[in-house]
Amino acid sequence: MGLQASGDTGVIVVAAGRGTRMGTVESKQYLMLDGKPIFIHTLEVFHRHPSISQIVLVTGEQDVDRCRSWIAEYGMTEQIQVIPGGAERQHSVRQGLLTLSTPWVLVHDGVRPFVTREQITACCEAAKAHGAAVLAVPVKDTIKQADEQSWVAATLDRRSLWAIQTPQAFRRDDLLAAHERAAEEEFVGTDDAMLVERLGIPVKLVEGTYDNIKITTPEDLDYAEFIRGKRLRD
Ligand SMILES: Nc1ccn([C@@H]2O[C@H](COP(=O)(O)OP(=O)(O)OP(=O)(O)O)[C@@H](O)[C@H]2O)c(=O)n1
Ligand SMILES: C[C@](O)(CO)[C@H](O)COP(=O)(O)O
Repeated sequence: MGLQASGDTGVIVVAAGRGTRMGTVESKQYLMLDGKPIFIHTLEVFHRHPSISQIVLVTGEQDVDRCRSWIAEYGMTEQIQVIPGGAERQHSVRQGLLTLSTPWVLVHDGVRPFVTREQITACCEAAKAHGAAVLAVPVKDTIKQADEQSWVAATLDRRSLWAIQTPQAFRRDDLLAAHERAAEEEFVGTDDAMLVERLGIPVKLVEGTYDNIKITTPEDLDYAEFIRGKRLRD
């Protein structure tokens, strides 16, 4: 793959967060997993994918240079654009969107390194068939809604509940319109599908796997090492 490669799908890998919930001095996307920064593991999956023709890594302004150096160290220099992000994940995605030029766009968290080639393919195919698609897994726990005093207000029917992951795939024009609408209305969502849903565009769920974790809190690091080890053994 490369910037010049033909292909209609690009990916925005967002990695401009501070990792507050992880609580480490170094932002979590730069922590080492099996000797390699987490975000490099993530980039490598997309870099190897035959359908991905453009990759934009969105990172903190202060981290652009060192990300470029890491990318060079892992042999991906010519293929990946690195740009600064914004204050919220949504703002970082928007910056990525303004840089990507492909008609189909995937958005993926830099801290979800275990996404597979097959999952990326399934998400792209579902988006092209249905207009928009997100990877997700059925919720395994019983989920209750609570009031502000921590009393149970309702027990939700988990047969209709899915935990949403990335990648999420859209027509670039739809996602851009969704971000513009959200900015006008000062709406901030926790994923991109939410913004597209607000335009009335249906979003298809693509069943993924529970190990496509987002590394968020310290215990996720141990689980990530376990998943990595298992992948290497299998
Ligand atoms: N302004 C932001 C905030 C988040 N992200 C990215 O969005 C992904 C998912 O976000 P999350 O796990 O919430 O990361 P952080 O914002 O870094 O974590 P926290 O909320 O704990 O601070 C991460 O890859 C993160 O780097 C981003 O690009 N720009
Ligand atoms: C996009 C996402 O990863 C889907 O699970 C998630 O919503 C990001 O949310 P966070 O609040 O940044 O963890």
